[in-house]
This record gives sequence, structure tokens and C-alpha cells, in this order.
Amino acid sequence: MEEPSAKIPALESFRVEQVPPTVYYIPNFISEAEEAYLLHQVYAAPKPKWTQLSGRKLQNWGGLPHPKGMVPEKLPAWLQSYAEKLSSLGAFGGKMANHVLVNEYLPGQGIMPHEDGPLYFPTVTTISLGSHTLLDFYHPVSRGQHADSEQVPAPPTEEQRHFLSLLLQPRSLLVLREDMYVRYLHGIRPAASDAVTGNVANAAACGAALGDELHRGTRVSLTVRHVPKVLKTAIFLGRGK
Ligand SMILES: O=C(O)CCC(=O)C(=O)O
Ligand SMILES: [Fe+2]
Repeated sequence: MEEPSAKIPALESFRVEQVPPTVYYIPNFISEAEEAYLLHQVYAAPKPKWTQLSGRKLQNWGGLPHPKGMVPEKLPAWLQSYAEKLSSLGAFGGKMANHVLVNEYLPGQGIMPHEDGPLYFPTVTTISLGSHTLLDFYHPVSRGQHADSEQVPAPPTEEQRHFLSLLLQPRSLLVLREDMYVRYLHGIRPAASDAVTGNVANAAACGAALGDELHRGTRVSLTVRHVPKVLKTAIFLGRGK
């Protein structure tokens, strides 16, 4: 798979320091008017576009990523313009974003720690709408080698594997790539509020003070990605000569 270049010049001033490579956090990436417009479009989508999961509901746009290749579907205009804007920043190594996942979380909902997997270009960009959330990062569970006679130590708990969090404010853009996207797991605890602790790596960029308690509202996230492996859409109906 193609590697992203080490830097995104347009975003360098938004790089979050003191975390593994690479996190960019851009507060107020969109205006309140754009946020209202995007939320309106999300909720104007036809009902069957939603998939209800246990802790959230989602809309999938652009096609279903698949190991054999995604059958692409045209993004609607309201998402295409943001896909273009994010791609032109250089987030996807010169490629155009072609996939958007919309997630809706009510207060108390979240997403289990996970990796996004190999079907995506190793950069993810996320626009948050409606509410903040806290995105948590976890060390992967390593499968250590143990001799038969050795006692296998208990695996570390989720709490022990947690090593940092990022505060995602409404209207912000998060860009994750390299180790922070590929090597560590990410998730959102199913909580109704979040405490700003010393583990929140971008607290300063958010203007958040240690000890703040932030109450979640309904959050909608737009996760914009590039899916490299795409199948041809049109079936060629040759007339034959
Ligand atoms: O809502 C978010 O910001 C995270 C979503 C996510 O991790 C995913 O859809 O893979
Ligand atoms: Fe994810």
C-alpha cells in the first residue's frame, strides 16, 4: 500500500505534539452555518440509509469497502465538496477521498476500541458535528511468546492499554495517519460526560482546562477516507462489430 508522505504542509501548524506520529487537530475547521447545513443533510437522508448498531447508528456513502474492491457509488454533492476540500489539503497523498461514514452517537453511546483495517488508505479525516467527544487510543494486545512451562500472564485490561485521548470539539477536523491510525486502536467510551485529564493530548488546542467536565450531546461524525481498491462501475455493453 502507498505510504502517506511524512508531512502535510497545509496542516503542519495544527500538528499535535508529544504523541506518536501523526495527529493534526484543527478547531473550527467549519463554521456554525456549515455545521447546521451538514447536520440538516445527514438527517434529510432517506431512513433506509441508516444502519442501527448496538451503540450508534451509521450511514455509509461511497460504496461498501471490500477486499476484492469497492463498487463505487457517487458521493452526494454535500459530501463531495468536503471530500474535495480534505483531499486538496493533501491528506490522502494526492488521491481523492471516495468514502464517507456518518456515525451518530447519543450521550452514553460509543464505539469499541478497534482498528480500521487494511481496506483504507492509512489516513482518516473526521469532522465532528453537534457535540464534542473524547477519542481514546489503546496499545494493541501483543501476543507474547511463552514456553509451555511458563505461566501466561493475565492480559492487560483495557484501562491499562489506554494511553492517550483526543478531545474532538464540534466543527473540528481530526487527521490521523501512520502509527496513530495503523498501529494503535481507537474507540469512544460509552459515557455521557468526559473529564479533561492530563491524558488529553490536545487539551491546549481546545482551550480546555484540566479538571473540566464536559457533558456530551448528540454527536454526528463524518469520517472521510480514500478506499484505494475500487472496481469498475459500468458494465460494458459492447455492441460487437
Ligand atoms: O466517530 C468517530 O469519530 C470515530 C468513528 C470510527 O472510528 C469509525 O467509524 O471507524
Ligand atoms: Fe475507526
